[in-house]
Amino acid sequence: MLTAGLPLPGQRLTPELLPRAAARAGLQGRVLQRKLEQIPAIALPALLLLKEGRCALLLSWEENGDARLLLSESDGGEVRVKRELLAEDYSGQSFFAQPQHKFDLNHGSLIPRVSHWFRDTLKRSRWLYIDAVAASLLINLIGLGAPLFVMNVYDRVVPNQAAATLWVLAIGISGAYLFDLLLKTMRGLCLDLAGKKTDMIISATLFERIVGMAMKNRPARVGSFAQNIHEFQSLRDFLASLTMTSVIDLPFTLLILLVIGILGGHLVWIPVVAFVLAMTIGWLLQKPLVETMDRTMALSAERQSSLIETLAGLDAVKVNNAESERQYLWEQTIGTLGRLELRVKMLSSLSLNLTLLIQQLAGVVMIVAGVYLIIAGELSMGGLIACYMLNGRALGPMTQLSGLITRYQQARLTMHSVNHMMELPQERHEDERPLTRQTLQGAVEMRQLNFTYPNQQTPALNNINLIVRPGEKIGIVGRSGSGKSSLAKLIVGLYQADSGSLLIDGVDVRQLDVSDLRHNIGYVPQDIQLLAGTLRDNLVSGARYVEDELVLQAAELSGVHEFVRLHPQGYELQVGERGQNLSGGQRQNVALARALLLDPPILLLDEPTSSMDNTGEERLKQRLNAVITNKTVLLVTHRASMLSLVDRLLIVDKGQIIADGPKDAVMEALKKGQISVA
Ligand SMILES: Nc1ncnc2c1ncn2[C@@H]1O[C@H](COP(=O)(O)OP(=O)(O)OP(=O)(O)O)[C@@H](O)[C@H]1O
Repeated sequence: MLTAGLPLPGQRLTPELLPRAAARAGLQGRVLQRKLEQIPAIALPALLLLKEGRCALLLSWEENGDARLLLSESDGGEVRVKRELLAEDYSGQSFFAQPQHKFDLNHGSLIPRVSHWFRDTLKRSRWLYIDAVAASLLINLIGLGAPLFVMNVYDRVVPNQAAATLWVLAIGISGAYLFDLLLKTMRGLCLDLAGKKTDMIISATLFERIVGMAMKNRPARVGSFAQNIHEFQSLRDFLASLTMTSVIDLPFTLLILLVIGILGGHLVWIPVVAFVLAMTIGWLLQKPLVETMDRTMALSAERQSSLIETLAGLDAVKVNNAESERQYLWEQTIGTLGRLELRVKMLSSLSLNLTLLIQQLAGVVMIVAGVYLIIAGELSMGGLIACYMLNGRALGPMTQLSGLITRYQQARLTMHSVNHMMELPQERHEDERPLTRQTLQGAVEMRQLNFTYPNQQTPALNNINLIVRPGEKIGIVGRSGSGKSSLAKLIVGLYQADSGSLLIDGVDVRQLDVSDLRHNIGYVPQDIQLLAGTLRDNLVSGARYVEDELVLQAAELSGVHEFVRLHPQGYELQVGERGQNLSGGQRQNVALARALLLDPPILLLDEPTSSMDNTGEERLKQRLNAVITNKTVLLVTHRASMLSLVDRLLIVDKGQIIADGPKDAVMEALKKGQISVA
């Protein structure tokens, strides 16, 4: 099974194919060149590749330096071999592997991660940008060729009727233009590549920050958040080739001005004044432009939110007859947005058109002033034409710059929101080294634990003290909104306590790696959200390395197999967005299967049968009974029948545990009215 489908040369597994075969066993690993003495005990077991295509599994080093081995040709027993003897047979290469489930965000990605998203990302493409700047330098130098060519033709070739010189110049300038074409193509390619690279790195980093964010900072409105991510497009545009070209071109304006100064003397003041004038206009129009853009962005986010919420809650909109209400809200938003967008367009085209006008007027002034200089004998005819052409070239980037200002402002606003997203507090902190606990015993303890949801006044959990021993089966009951689900969410690490502590196996949960924690907890949330894809995708989500046999076992236990068995598509059944193609009860079956898949020591079930019928629930209870023997079970439920699974009962009210004890005793006290639920 490990080698099935691999391109095996001569039916033998080669070192190159080892990682691929290992991946099928849920391992990730690499073949490395290592001397025997460079293989530390901590990296064991490792597969040593021996000479003549043989191999041996190095289990450990003995104190005297001997190796404990499993040899490929032996019948499975362990052997001890002296290090020197092993060294003679060892090819120098070993295969080191570790379980794939140690989910490491920075591992195995094709896209590098950066510490400062913008600066470092640009830095990664610096050579591409340097190449583009170098190409720009040459392109701009070639750009000086045309005016100089025309000037020489007017001043030297025409008066002397020097046809030979004309041809030399023409061939020269044509050659330069061909080179120019090559350079421009190269520059475009460099900038496109840099843009693509930047885009990929920022997008990947952004997504990583989003999925890694602490739940406490989850955006209040998904739609506006998604819109902000979408706005990232404008930053991408800003960094895209055309814009960057004009930024690169700008410094060369100085060079062109220098040439105008050399050829036309005081004529250089005309483009200088035009430039200052255009910049002043651009600067004056900035304030209203930024204000309008700011409002436009906020309103686009609002529009997106409204759209997403309406789509997601279409049933509710319809059954409540709220269509016209939503329609009105929508029309109001797009109406205002349309007006604002028009204003942004007007302001930016006003800025562009005024800049163009200044450029054209500068040309006229240049000709008029130039003619006076020619009359005074201070400038040649060719000189004037060259200056006129150079004036156009110098002021060209200025027009682009005015368009750039709009884009820059858009990009700046986007930068601001991307920055905010990049700084979202994360679940994992890079500077913290959490404890690695592959398997937990299942003890849970809460000490004076308090928790309030963000932006809420009343605490969801108030001074909770609880000790759960490994293997205990506890039912948690209480009125709606009493804090039962919140208790579960804290245990699974979705939220952190504001004060007090939560210990798992005697260790503060903040010291444990969240993926280890969740690996050890099978959690069925109250509100089950499946991901679009096949049923199988959902069953093995986050644990794709699990063998089919175990998947089937979990499916049978949870009751998934019961409804899949009869379906023509079987486990390839598409569950639809958020699992909407399945019934509520079926979704619960799927979530339960996923929770049981890795055989975790802790089961945290938040009303796992609330949407099931009595028969389904009864069958599930029987199957669960068989597997929970050694597990710690915390079962939140409103159904009395489910309590047969537990032997201890907690009653939660207003965020506090008001009763805790053996199930029968607590039930009895409840009946007698000794426990009062406010
Ligand atoms: N994401 C949230 N943001 C803000 N407040 C929340 C959030 N989730 C729950 N709450 C509040 O916390 C309190 C406890 O909610 P919790 O979901 O833990 O109750 P519960 O006992 O599980 O209720 P139910 O039996 O209805 O599921 C409630 O007052 C609720 O309004």
